[in-house]
Parts: sequence; structure tokens; C-alpha cells
Amino acid sequence: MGKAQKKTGKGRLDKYYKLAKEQGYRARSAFKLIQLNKKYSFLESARCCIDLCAAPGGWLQVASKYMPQNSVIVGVDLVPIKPIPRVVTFASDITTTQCRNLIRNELKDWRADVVLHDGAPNVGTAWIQDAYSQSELVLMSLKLAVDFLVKGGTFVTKVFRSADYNNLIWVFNQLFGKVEATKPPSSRNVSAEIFVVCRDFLAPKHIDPKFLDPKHVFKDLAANTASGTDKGSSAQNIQANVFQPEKKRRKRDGYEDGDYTLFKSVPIAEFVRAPDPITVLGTVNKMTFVTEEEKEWYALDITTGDIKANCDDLKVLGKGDFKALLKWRLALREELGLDNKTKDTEDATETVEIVEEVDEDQQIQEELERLNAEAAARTKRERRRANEVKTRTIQRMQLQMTAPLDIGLEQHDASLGGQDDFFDLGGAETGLRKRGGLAALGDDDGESDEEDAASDNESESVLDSDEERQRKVDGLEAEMDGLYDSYRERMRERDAKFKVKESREKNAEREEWRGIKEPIDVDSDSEEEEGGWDKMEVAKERSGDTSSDDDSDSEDEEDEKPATRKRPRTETGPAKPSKRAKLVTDLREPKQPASQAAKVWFSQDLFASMGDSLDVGDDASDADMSVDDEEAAEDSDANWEDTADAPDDDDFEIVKAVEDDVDMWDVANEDEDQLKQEKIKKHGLITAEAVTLAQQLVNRQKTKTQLINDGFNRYSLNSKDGLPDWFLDEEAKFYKPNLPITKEAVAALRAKQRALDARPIKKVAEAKARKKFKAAQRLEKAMKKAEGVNATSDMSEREKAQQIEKVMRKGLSSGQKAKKEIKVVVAKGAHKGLKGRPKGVKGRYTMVDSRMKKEVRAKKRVEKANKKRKRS
Ligand SMILES: C[S@@+](CC[C@H](N)C(=O)[O-])C[C@H]1O[C@@H](n2cnc3c(N)ncnc32)[C@H](O)[C@@H]1O
Repeated sequence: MGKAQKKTGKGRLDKYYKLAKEQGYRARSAFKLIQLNKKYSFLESARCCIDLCAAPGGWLQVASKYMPQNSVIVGVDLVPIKPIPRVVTFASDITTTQCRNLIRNELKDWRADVVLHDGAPNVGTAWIQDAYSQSELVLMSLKLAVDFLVKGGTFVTKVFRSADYNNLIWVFNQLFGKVEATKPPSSRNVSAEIFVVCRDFLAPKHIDPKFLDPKHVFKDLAANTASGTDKGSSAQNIQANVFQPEKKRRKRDGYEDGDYTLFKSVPIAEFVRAPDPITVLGTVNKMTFVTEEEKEWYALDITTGDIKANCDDLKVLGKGDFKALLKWRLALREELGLDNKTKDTEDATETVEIVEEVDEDQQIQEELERLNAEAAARTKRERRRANEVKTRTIQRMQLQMTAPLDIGLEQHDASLGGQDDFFDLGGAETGLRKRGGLAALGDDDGESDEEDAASDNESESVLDSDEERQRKVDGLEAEMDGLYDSYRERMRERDAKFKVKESREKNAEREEWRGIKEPIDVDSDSEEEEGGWDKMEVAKERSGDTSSDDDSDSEDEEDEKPATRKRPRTETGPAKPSKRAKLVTDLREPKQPASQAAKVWFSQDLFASMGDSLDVGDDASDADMSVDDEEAAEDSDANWEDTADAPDDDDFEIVKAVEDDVDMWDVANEDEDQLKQEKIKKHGLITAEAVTLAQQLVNRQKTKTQLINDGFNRYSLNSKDGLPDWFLDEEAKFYKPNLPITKEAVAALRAKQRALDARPIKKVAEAKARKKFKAAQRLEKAMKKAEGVNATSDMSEREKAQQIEKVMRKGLSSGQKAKKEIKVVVAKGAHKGLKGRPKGVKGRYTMVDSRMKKEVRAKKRVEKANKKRKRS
């Protein structure tokens, strides 16, 4: 602790840390003493103070500041303390007599008014060990304090909240009139430390040495732990270790007397013969088979491989493993004749009772969890099925496998022939069921089927096993969800970074650029093909609160059409008039939203090559589509209103899209879109990717529809409802949109940005220009002067030359006077405590020490802050 600790987490650099820096305190802990003194005012009247465990000296600085002049202040620590004015320090262990002697020598026959103790052993991973040593250290400091304190004196100590706390307070109360525990505001809440201020030292003539002996002071604790028989916290902990091993507990009970090891191994006989086997299981790490008798037990049949493995490391066992060990013990005891099967000993009965008690609760809990999990899984399954059915229907309709009319037929077919679930539809089933036709349905899909199938015994058994399997799968799923949740919870607790990352990810989900989505104005129902300048202008107009012109969209369309036509015919390939006509089948009452979504899906390049085989015609996938097609497709894309252009010779007709077709899209993301739009409005397009896309739009290299289409994949329409968290998290992590921009474009933009960044900032450029300008001015002035000198007649040529040279030298100089060199002498080693000029140093010099730099800076900072405050 004496060494400066590396400040890692930013949390450590809190208000008090900064204040300590500013005010020149060596440790933020200085504020704890300031605050304690503010509450109890023990320093102002003190003439002599001993600070035990004082490094680096924060408390000593406070003492020296608040105590009267000429008071005696002594600081002790394991590590040396850098000198502090009017403070005597030495390095020593406060638990040794050497330390006592050193203090005695220093104080002579003075007595201390205040003894401070802020000691802490290096707090590492072994918290219990540290807590215990801390308590011991407190007792040792008290031992020193009672040696040196004057009657009525004050002892201030730091104590950790642990099992020893009450014992310590009890001892303090025996020796002091007033004992108060307090936690100053500057003590971090996360820290288990607490400060005890003991005032009015009673100075008894004789102090029972047991009061200051850790063995006695912390005795009951060790006894509790060792016996484990009482129903106190330690005994409960031990039982809980066995019955709820997954729950990690802090061992606040300290160590057994004289036993400070963490790892504990006992012979298995101890467990078998112990009256309280649970205590053994809860306290040891390993059980060994060493003696001849134990080896015999090892060879028994009942000692299975699992039992042997369980004995090897008890700390990794679960509740089931502990139960198995207890069962094994019972069986072995019966075999050894230690237990009678019919007449159990008192201890065994007790054990069984506890197991049952815990088991019953556990069972109810498990049953509840299972039922909940089942219900949740069932809903999830139903929702998933409904989604699948919906998606399949859409696809089939687009592949002309079915039409609304056919749907009825299909259902009929299914009812007749028991088709596979490719053609099943929830709605149709319901309809059929209403008509009582479901009995004939051989379909095995859905929960309701199971109910109906109850009449059929044979199918019932199949369904039962199905149901059972499903239940198991659901159970596993629910378990996995639970495990994942607890994993995240653990991560959140353990790692502050994880939390931040998580929230950042959440935000990122919103902020991530995934191509341009819906237009700003949601009621605009036109799906303009083109992005481009016009579109941006419209957007600008809208954002500028200009009333949007209803016609503008159509005008835009008009304007944009020629732009589309500019594409060379060769690129678009031969015209296929039938393509557009085959957009959808003859649907009188179509599920329009589905059609549109599917249409966009089939608009991907992937399907372009399939040409006639798919025949779903699309405006975006038409690498080989004719201009006419494209136009028509645009029209139909706008709102699917095109009917006039549709060739009559086709069986199909383009039908009107119903208004609510947006339902197909993830409406839940509407807010997100708006947020994105707002962000773009506020910050502009900030990422290289976004700028590249924007440029492509403006240059008409890409159309908005193309961008949207590029954002689709075969999972786009899948609902995320009911999917497990771990899956969604993984997907968010790894499933990244493939932006339709080239690496080169982004690289070029980034390079441009880098070049911009590399340019000097305006202020620097201005300063440089100013400097140049002043130099030029100086030179000009010098030249004028030189001309004047040259023109004078009352100087000889030699004098003139000298004068001109002088003037020009001045004109060419930087104009700043060279700073006088000051030698810096560090006040350490030979220069430590030196007064007057150091040896061998000539000219101007300054003495510095390691704190000075910080102190000067702090002073400047404070002055600056004061100035600012005054100004405001
Ligand atoms: C929290 S720091 C004290 C900070 C101090 N109050 C200040 O304001 O600068 C605890 C100190 O206790 C010291 N310490 C721990 N065990 C000690 C022992 N047995 N004897 C002396 N000092 C000890 C450590 O070296 C460490 O510097």
C-alpha cells in the first residue's frame, strides 16, 4: 500500500482524488481524516499525535495542518515516508517492539493526545485473510495506543466490516468512554472500511492482556466455525454450501484457530463416521481413501466412479453430487453396521430430514419453473409456426404455387390426402375444424391437433411421445435461456465494461447505418425509384418546414424517368414484356403486404439470372430488363396501381396494393427510423459508408430501391419474436449488413478525411501567418532604417556599415529576447535540506523537489479557477 497504487478504473479517480491532487495531499485518504476531524474535532487541541501506518503521509499532512504549531507528530509505516515539515517519521512494523521503542525514544515521557490508525494490509484476492489481518492490525495498533495515549485521549482506527467487528467494538468499549463508528463521505461506498473514533481514554492502571490478544478477542468466532453445531451464520453457511452449492458465499467467519490454509483434505472415514456429515461436506475440499479400511471401502461396488470423482474435489460439486455422497455414506454405514436400516440414529434422521425439507421446496420450485418454461415455450412455438406459415404462403404465392383461390383447394387437398405441412394453413384448419372436418386431417402440426387426436389411441401414444420430446426440448431451451441470463447477469456484476459495452451495443443497434430506409414523410406512399439530388432537395424542403407539395413526388417521378432511361439499352438487355405482367397471379383478394415484401425479396440480383424460370418480374433485379419494363415496374413499384399497361394476353393482372401494406415491414422499427432521420439531420452523414452511399445516390449510381433491396435477405421477414436472447445477441454481434459500397470508395473517403485532419488547425495556421507577417514588417523597418543611415552624411563609411549591420541583425532576429538560462537543482541526495547556493552551481538557479511540480501546477489551476469564478 505504501507504494503508489496504479490507478486503473476511472472510478478511482473520483472527486476526492482530484481534490487531493489540487490541494497537494499525498493521498485521497487525507479527506477521511479531515472529515472525521470536522465531526469530532480532536486535532485542533492535540499537542502530540502518533499516526500508525501512515504512508504515504496524507493523514500526517492533515495533522500537521490542523494541529497547533510546535505540536509533536510522529508517523510510522512499513515503508519510508517522504519528509513532511514538522513531522518525524520512521519505517517500522507496528506489531513489533522495535516500533514501540522507536516511538518511546521519540516521545520521551510525552503522551499522545491522538493516536491514528489507517492501516491496511495489502488487500488482494484473499479477502478473508485480509479482513482477519486487518482486525489483528487494529488490535496491535490499539495495543500501541494504550501504551502512549494520555488519559482522555482519542484513538481513531479503521476497521473492516467483518465477523470480528463486534468483538473489536466490545474491546474498545472497555477502554474508552465514548466509542462511535462512522463512515466519512470520502470513504468509498464499495469499501468495507469503517472508522471507529474512540474518545475519552480511560487509562486503566492495569489492562487485562486478553483484551489485546487476537486469540482471545476473536476466540468465539473460531469456536463457532470449528464446532459448526450451532445454528449461527457459519453453520447455516456450511449447510447452504451443500444444499445450494451453486450460490457463492463470502466466508465472513474468518479462519479456524491456527488454520489459515484454504485447501482442506480429510480422510473419508471422518465423513463416514462424523455425526454431522453435512459440516464435513460443506467445509472440506477433498476426502481421501488412505487407510486400509478406507481402501476397502474404495473397492466396494457402491463406491462408483462418480463417488470417487466427487470425493476428489468437493468444491465443484452440485446438489445432486452431494446427495449421492450422503446416500453412499448411508449405504456404507448400513453395511458397516453403523446404522440400522429400520432404526436410524438420531444424526442420520436429522440428515434425512434436512434433505427432505430442502427437497420439497426445491421440487415445488422446479415444478413451477418447469410449468412456466413450458407455457413460455408453447407460446413461442405457436408464434414461430404462425410466422413460418405466413412466410411460406407469401413465397408460394409469388412462385405461383398458390393463389387465394388455391389456398382453399390446398386445404381441401390436405384434408383429403394429408399433405405435408408445406401446404398447411392455420386459418384454413380453423375453418375446417369449425365445419367438423378436422378429424379427417392427418396433419401433425399444432397443439390443437393433439387435442383432437386424443380420440385416436394409436396416434395418441405417438403424440404423447412427441409432446414429451417437445417438452424436453422446451425445458432445455428454457434452461439455456436461464443460464444465458444468469451468465449476462454475472458478467454485468463482474465487469463494468460489459455493462458499458452492452448499452453501447444497444445504442449502436439504433445508430448503425443500414442503408436508407423509408422516406422521412411516412405518409408519402410513392416508392420513387430514384434517390438523387431531387430527392435530397425534397427532403431538405421538408426539413426546412416548407409545406410539402403533394405533387412534388409525381413531378420527381417525371423528372427522374429520363435519368433512368439514360442507361444503355445493351446493358438492360432485350425487352421481355411478359415479365412485368407476371408480377403476381390473378389475385382478387390478395394479401398485398405479403406480395410486396416478397417482390422486394425476389428483386435481388440472385434471382435475376433465373429469368423466366421464376418469372416474378421486378424492377430492381432487372439487369437485363428493358427500359419499358423498368418504367412499368417503377409505376407498379410506386403503389402497384398499374393496370392500364398490363398486357391483356396474360393471365395475370397487377392489383392495387392495400394501404396498410406497411404492416409487412417491421413497424416496431418506426421510431428507430425516425431517430435515424433525426440523427442524420443533426449530424449529417458522418460515416464514410454513409457518405459513400449518399454520393452514389446523388450520382445516380444507385437508386433508393436498390439500396433497400440490398438490405434484404432470406431472413429479413422472419420475426424476432420469441427467439432466445442468446441467439439475438449472437446475431447482433455477427450478422452484419453487407453494404453495397466498394472498399475503394470508402478507402478514398477515409484518405480524404485523413488529409483534412492532417491540415493544421486554423489557429496554428493563423499564428504562423502572424509570425511571418511580423518578421516581414521588422525587416522592412530595418531596411528603411538602414537606408536612413546610408543617407546621413555625418558618418564615416565604416561607421555606416557597422550601424547598418546592427540594424539589419536586429531586423532579422525573431524579435524575442532570449530567455535567461536558469539552472534547476533537484533537492535530493547531496542537496537535500540544503540552504543557500548549491556547490558548483553558477548563475541563476532554482531548487525543485519531486512534489514541487505538482504543487505549482495545482496552485496555477486553483488560481485559474478562482479567476474564472471571479469573472463569472
Ligand atoms: C491506507 S494506507 C495508509 C494511508 C495513510 N493514512 C495516508 O493518509 O497516507 C495503509 C498503510 O498501512 C501500512 N501497513 C500495513 N501493515 C503495517 C504494519 N504492520 N506496520 C506498519 N504499517 C503497516 C501499509 O504499508 C500502508 O502504507
